[in-house]
Amino acid sequence: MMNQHMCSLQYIDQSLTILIFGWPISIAWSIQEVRKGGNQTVEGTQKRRKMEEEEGEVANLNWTLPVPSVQELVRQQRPDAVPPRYLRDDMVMGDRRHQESSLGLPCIDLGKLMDPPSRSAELRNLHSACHQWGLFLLVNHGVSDEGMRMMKENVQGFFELPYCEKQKSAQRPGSLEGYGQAFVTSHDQKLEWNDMIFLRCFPPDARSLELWPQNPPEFRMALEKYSEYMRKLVVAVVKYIGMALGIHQGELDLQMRSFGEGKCEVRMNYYPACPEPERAIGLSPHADISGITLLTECGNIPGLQVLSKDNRWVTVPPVPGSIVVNLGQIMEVYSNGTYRAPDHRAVVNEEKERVSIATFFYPGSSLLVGPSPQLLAATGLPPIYRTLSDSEYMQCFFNRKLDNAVPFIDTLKL
Ligand SMILES: O=C(O)CCC(=O)C(=O)O
Ligand SMILES: [Fe+2]
Repeated sequence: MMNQHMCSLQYIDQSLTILIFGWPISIAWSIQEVRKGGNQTVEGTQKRRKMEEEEGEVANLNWTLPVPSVQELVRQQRPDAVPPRYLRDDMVMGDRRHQESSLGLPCIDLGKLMDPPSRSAELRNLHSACHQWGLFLLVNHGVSDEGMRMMKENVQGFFELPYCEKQKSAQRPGSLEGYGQAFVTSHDQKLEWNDMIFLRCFPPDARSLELWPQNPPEFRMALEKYSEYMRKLVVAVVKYIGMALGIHQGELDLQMRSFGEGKCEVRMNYYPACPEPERAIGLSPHADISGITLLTECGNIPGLQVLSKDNRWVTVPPVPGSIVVNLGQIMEVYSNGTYRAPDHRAVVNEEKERVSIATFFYPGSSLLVGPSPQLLAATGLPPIYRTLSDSEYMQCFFNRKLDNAVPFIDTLKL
């Protein structure tokens, strides 16, 4: 089913702007998804994993080569130049000249969306944000300050732990879940200036609790609460994005319910300070294959950049109290191309490490991945994209041809 060659090609071809991280995870996920009887206890997940190993499925996905932690590299060696394996002069230098300030990036107020007198004006802003950028800052989102603070502190606290402690949550062979780096499939592959811990949160039986850190002691509780807050928030975000698109009643309810029941995966990123930030990349350009991604900055260090419609890299400023909403490709398909799943990337800096939390949401299997029927009926426009089940969507993602630079979403076009 899996093909190593395919993975490495996909990864090293920087001209492809796809979700570098999310797709193999989703493959691993789809295998987990068909497992019956998994439960969320440590024993349950271990048993499930053993079953997978016995059936040989994990071996097929065993394409992640362990690589050194960038944080440890910086901590121990204090390099004054970027080591060759991280040098990305090919992609960074040219692009950096086109970086722009954040002027013009949309900011949406959830409070205004919820309040009938201000709703229609804010829905117009939301429509324009999704159409022009596919990314916006969300303020007044209603997530408790305490929940946000706890999560940020615990994520930062986790990365500050000694390496051997973090290794207790290390990725296991055949899976990207856990502490490590984005997948690496060849020894000469260029690496990103990033360490991460990736954990599945919903549905609850998808959790690999043995990988959930027990240190800091409140980490698990913080993640559990945070993912629950984010899940509630994404349902509201989906509702208003649907309304901005002109969706109503039955289909809107279905869309909201589907996101409420769907997959939620959290990737916590650590980007150490870099001696030559112009020559390395924190996270390569990609568009998320999720439905919606909610991104939280743990400090006020900028690093996220989004590609504008006219191909400029624009820095997304860390605004205290805000959450970045980033549309994934499922939403671009759903909107029949009206809304964008923008390419984005993370750059690094010389002064200070940066920590971010990306939470990916996928609609549940009750909803097909395809253009909205209501939208098609209302506009009278033909569908641009095919309609697929969620598992077919993922199959298309990893089965697509990699011998040309066609973006993944274009392979779904009719
Ligand atoms: O760190 C960031 O700001 C970007 C994270 C991201 O795009 C991802 O994890 O998919
Ligand atoms: Fe992303």
